[in-house]
Amino acid sequence: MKIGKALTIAGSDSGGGAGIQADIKTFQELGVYGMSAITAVTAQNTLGVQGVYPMSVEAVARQLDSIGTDLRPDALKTGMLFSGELIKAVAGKVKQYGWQHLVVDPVMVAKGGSQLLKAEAVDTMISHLIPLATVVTPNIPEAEALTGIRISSRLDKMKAARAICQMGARYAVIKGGHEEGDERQAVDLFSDGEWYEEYAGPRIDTRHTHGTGCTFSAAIAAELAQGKPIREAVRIAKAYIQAAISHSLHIGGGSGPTNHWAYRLEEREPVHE
Ligand SMILES: Nc1ncnc2c1ncn2[C@@H]1O[C@H](COP(=O)(O)OP(=O)(O)O)[C@@H](O)[C@H]1O
Ligand SMILES: Cc1ncc(COP(=O)(O)O)c(N)n1
Repeated sequence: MKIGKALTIAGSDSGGGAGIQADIKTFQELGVYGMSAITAVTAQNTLGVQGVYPMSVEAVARQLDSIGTDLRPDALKTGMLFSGELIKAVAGKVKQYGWQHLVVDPVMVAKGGSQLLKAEAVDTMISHLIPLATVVTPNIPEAEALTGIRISSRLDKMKAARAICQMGARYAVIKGGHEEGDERQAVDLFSDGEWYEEYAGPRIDTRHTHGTGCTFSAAIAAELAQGKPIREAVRIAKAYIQAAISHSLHIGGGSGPTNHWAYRLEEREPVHE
């Protein structure tokens, strides 16, 4: 049997709920071999981000060379990239090694408000990375920052998705976790820029959502690494994050992490709420 291999290029979360740690856990749970290139180390827990320590361009490039000259990922995702110079380095390596099936999670701000991408780096993300993406997965504030479109309706989400596809991405998913006004459902809008499809699930009333976006994009990458078509990958990722939030972990004093092994438990024996 072919072994699917997935790579995450992202920041480390010492608290284990987001970033590289969330991605590797997700890869493992979904049955692919996980690899990582660390762009920044964060001192972080459920209460917030206490420190951000970016890696040098050289350190990131060398990690990607080590992977590119030996292991060959079947799919990859990016998360926290911190600066324009790191975005350019990552985009250059993706092109150099011809890596396909790139999921770009345009991480900008942590849920507690800490900046994980310099504001001036947004333009570099648009010009250098998004054109290489199979799919871009912004939350609503990130979609607004990328497109300049203020999102307060389904139509606005459609416009933002189209704008991201016009930047050169094959597909966009505008995630609905931050959407105001729908207390019953969390609805993600998927598009290729021309047609649209919604992936909806019951909205769970919890503050323990640390790492939801990282986990969702990692799950898409894991499924792409196993050769799934994009819509199937997004459908599975939505089910995976739904389970992970339904059984999120009440650990630490703040916003707790999602439960990366919940999907596996639900598959074995349905958990009744
Ligand atoms: N309270 C919630 N209940 C159910 N699903 C949620 C909830 N919050 C977020 N999600 C889902 O989690 C995924 C990540 O969304 P979101 O929280 O918007 O991203 P981010 O972590 O990047 O801010 C999406 O699939 C979204 O629909
Ligand atoms: C290192 C790192 N990367 C990303 C996030 C975003 O987390 P979320 O998935 O909750 O938006 C984070 N808090 N820390």
